[in-house]
Amino acid sequence: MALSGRAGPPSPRLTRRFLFIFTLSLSGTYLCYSLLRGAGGALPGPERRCLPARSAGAKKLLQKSRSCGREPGQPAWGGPRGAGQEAPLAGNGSGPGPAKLGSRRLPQALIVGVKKGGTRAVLEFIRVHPEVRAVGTEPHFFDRHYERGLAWYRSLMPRTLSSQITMEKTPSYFVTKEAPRRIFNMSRDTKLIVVVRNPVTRAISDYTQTLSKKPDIPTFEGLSFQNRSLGLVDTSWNAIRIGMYVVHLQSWLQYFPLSQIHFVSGEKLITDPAGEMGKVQDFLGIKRVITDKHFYFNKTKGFPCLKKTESSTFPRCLGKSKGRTHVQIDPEVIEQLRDFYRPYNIKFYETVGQDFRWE
Ligand SMILES: Nc1ncnc2c1ncn2[C@@H]1O[C@H](COP(=O)(O)OS(=O)(=O)O)[C@@H](OP(=O)(O)O)[C@H]1O
Repeated sequence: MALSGRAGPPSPRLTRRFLFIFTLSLSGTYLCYSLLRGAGGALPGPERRCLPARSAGAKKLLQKSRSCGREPGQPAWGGPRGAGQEAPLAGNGSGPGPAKLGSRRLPQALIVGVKKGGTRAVLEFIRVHPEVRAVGTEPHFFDRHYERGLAWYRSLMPRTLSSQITMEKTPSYFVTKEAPRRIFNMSRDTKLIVVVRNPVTRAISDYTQTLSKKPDIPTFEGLSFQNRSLGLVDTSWNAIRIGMYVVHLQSWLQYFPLSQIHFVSGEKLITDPAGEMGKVQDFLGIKRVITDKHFYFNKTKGFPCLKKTESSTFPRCLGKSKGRTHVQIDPEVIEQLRDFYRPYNIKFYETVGQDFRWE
């Protein structure tokens, strides 16, 4: 009878099928749970806290993640960096301190140049000062991202108390025609810092950096001259053009008085970091807190390093891309470039009232 068959106990075949489906769905649920847990996705609690940045990608993610307590543009220290990314020593504002105190303000002081002059060193040294807070990465607002507006720019800044100075550094500003006017329009009181270095060494440093990213570029000699036997230097090549400091300075002097621009010697920054940083602090109108006691000479690196940073009590040197071994250049080419830069250098010394002794 069909009816009695339905009401009776399930057949062993039906039981096996039920057990099979049940086990399958249980495994599926467990698999989903494990995946979510591994990705740190849906789980509340400690699994979602910040992981150390192990790659450039991870670092970018950390920068964006507000839940990690980092300010925008304040990457964590450590881990390899991708091409073009800089190596801030300390995530100023990223430490366990009162990250939510103060407000984001437009910078009152900028390190505007020059590329390969020692700008990273100045920024990392000055941000040790308790009255200074700085953006770790280069915002490139006044050259590349100006159309994004001041509100966007301000959102990149760390929170500061009213007694603190907000700073950023973007070395390409110095050679950007529109930068002086744009910065003046933001605030005519902006203090400007320019780290300058022997233009020939600077050009070689610049070329060494480019070569490390693009090994197929022509030789330094080939790029430097339009006609080498005639001693005709190619001023359209950026690595050469940037070093004509006095030319670029003219655009800045149309908007800012010389008293509002401070020049740091890139050479002295290496031989006497405390001395150069003392002058920077005076220029910014803050107490000389950063002194000899903050530096030690690291023999392996061959450069002065910080005994401790703003967010760490451990000694820190700048990253591998700072203080590279330069490409060997024919001494005759160096001599030709020295001759080329001499009149520009002399005019520059006269204009700023400082002799940088690049002979
Ligand atoms: N303390 C310390 N440690 C390491 N490096 C130091 C330091 N002080 C100054 N320098 C010099 O800084 C040069 C790099 O300059 P920048 O930071 O301006 O480069 S960049 O434009 O931001 O790429 C870098 O240039 P290279 O030596 O050619 O690599 C250094 O000479």
